[in-house]
Amino acid sequence: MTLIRVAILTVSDTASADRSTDRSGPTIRDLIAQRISCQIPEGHYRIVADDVAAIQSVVTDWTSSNEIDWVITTGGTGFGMRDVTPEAIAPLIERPAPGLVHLMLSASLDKTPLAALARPVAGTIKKTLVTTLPGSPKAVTENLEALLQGGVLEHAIDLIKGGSGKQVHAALSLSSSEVAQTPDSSTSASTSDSQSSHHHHHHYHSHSHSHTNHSHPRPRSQAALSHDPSAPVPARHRKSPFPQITLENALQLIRQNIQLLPIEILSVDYKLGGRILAEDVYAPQDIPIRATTSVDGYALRSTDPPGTYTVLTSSTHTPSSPLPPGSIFRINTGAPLPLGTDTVIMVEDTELISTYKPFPDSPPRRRRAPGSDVRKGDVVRQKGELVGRGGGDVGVLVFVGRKEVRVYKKPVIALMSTGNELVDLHDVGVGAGASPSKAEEWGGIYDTNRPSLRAVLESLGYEVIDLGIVPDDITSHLNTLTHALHTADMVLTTGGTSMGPTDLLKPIIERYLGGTIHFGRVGVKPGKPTTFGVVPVSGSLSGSTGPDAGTAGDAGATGTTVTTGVEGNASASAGIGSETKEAGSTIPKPIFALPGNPASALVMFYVFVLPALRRMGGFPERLCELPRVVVQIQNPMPLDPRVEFHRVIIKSFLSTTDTGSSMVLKAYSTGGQRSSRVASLAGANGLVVLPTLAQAQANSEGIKGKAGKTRLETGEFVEALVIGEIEMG
Ligand SMILES: Nc1nc2c(c(=O)[nH]1)N[C@H]1C(S)=C(S)[C@@H](COP(=O)(O)OP(=O)(O)OC[C@H]3O[C@@H](n4cnc5c(N)ncnc54)[C@H](O)[C@@H]3O)O[C@H]1N2
Ligand code: MOO
Repeated sequence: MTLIRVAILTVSDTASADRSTDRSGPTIRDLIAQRISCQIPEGHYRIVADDVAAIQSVVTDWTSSNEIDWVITTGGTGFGMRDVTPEAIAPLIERPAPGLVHLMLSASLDKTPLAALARPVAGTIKKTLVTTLPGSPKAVTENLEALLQGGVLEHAIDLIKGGSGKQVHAALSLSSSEVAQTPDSSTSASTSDSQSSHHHHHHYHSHSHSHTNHSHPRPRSQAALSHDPSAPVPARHRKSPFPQITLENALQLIRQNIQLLPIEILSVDYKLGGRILAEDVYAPQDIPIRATTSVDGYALRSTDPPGTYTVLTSSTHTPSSPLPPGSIFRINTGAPLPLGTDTVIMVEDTELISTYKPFPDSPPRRRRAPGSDVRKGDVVRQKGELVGRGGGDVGVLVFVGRKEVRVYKKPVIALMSTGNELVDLHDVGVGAGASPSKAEEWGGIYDTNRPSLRAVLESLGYEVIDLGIVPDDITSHLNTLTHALHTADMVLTTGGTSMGPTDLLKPIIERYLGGTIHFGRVGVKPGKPTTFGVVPVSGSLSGSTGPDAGTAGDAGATGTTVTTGVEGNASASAGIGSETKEAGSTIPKPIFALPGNPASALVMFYVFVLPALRRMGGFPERLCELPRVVVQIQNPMPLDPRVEFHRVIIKSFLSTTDTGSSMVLKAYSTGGQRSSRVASLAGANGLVVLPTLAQAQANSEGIKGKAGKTRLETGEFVEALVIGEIEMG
């Protein structure tokens, strides 16, 4: 789908008097930016009062320009006497779209009967679609979600622009068959037959970087729920009801179902690194504000001839009064020039008599003119940009005098390991009884995932609520997960994702927490049973960082107990947290249930969880997934039916040939790649993305000696995700 050009019109007497009260306009802007490929051209987000003429003037202007595909209005559609948006828009509409009105109304009526009082209109004016949304941000979200689901909106705009709709139909029908039947990796985006533009080698990549033109995977049907864990073991499914989807579809489902967190205001200091700006930052004044010297020396007038001068200093002269003729003023780098002076002579040029001979018309020298570093009103950093950890970004905000800045909230993660066999390394041999440690009884499975995931999360600046090890029973899982969902923005678990009777994560998310599992199996290695779901939770997002947020090991003590469905209710409950529920105010919170094998858990963190965290924290699309580079492998790497992430150490070498020098990134395998071998990640700074057997064989078809390819050979070029700093070779 090509870029959709959107215009947003907020209709409100209050917001037109004070822009800062407009919350619906920004809600629309943020939601569409997350959900579709769109652009709001300059000047196409406006606010007008509840006035028919004012609304008509803006909408007519936008719809006659041929520059806008979709006009979204918010406000003025209710029963109030000032509500006139339908009266303004309806006469302009050339082709009404009652189906869209029905879609919006039914979405709202699902939430409240009061929606019956909404009076939306929709339709086309010339080649522009116009929809009128209600005024409250909550209702705006419901209505927009309805319009954006299932490709309805894209299809409408494609047709208005003269398309046949084929592309959208194709994408939609492909996706539904894919989700229903899902052959392994068969629809994964392009296998590589392309040439890298930077490296003149054939290289493999198993992922398309353009996020356009993909199929739209959808959650699988609720008819095929995961097994009922309260039923007897022999009754469990013998085949996973979760289709194995492709890596690319899994990433797309995450993109579609992860919501941006709210904005908060933070003090500008060293802790800001890693945040995304939620505003443009302007310089409030010139810097330097007055002319200053860029050297240590003496300030004088550029018309002063060489000669002998009296040296004045701050103890003998006030710089705010004009410097008397025949004198110069001692000044240090960065200090403002005293009144009447415009140039500076360096101390090295003055002994007894200066060698410096200024001409009467010589330009001012060694002087930082006002505004020569930053001009008042310059945008020094823009909304959506990362405040990097390198120091320069925090530096520039402080330099221009910004004390506080609006940034997106950084998600707080509740982390837990699951499994009766696990023991916390530090509990071994301590505590009550201290007799044979659990580790010895159970063959010594130390809980590796929690410390390793916590290490990477905290090194990236995320706050972690460590909920410890959760035993394999439904009540413990429910209590801890409920607590986690209430206190954090994202829940991250490991273990219990596959087909064993104690693999509880999927059934608990679906059957007890009323969540939707967007995927439960992916064609990747390691990490096949990786699960991503969303659970509706009542309450506010910002609660997660408050003083009540859980701390290490408090799950058992303070975890909220759930009363719904603990007995094994076979139908999904309607979400959790009803005790604090305001009607309809639920937040969809993501859960990633990673496989228990330690290498699988960590690799899946980099591939799926980190991009989701970045998305929640406002990272721009292009920065959410880890960067990829092309590497030359230094060991043969066997291929698998799934896309495999082979752990490597990437080193950079200078390679000199007849035609010049260039840098080559070489990738060295870390050895055995079994999912349980976390050592495969020790020292690793990259994950080589190996194509599937089928992709590699299709690529090598017809190439002599390459038929039936089952591994990549030393010297071949392939893409790798960068997970750590690249070493110099
Ligand atoms: N019948 C099938 N069995 C399995 C399948 C399958 O498709 N059908 N998939 C396999 C794959 S692939 C993976 S990966 C694992 C995933 O297993 P679970 O997520 O259910 O994890 P567990 O069974 O709880 O544990 C697996 C393994 O990892 C150890 N483990 C778990 N947590 C930790 C931890 N925090 N620290 C260290 N080690 C941990 C655990 O003791 C097990 O050895 O399933 C396959 N099975
Ligand atoms: O997919 Mo599992 O992580 O290979 O062992």
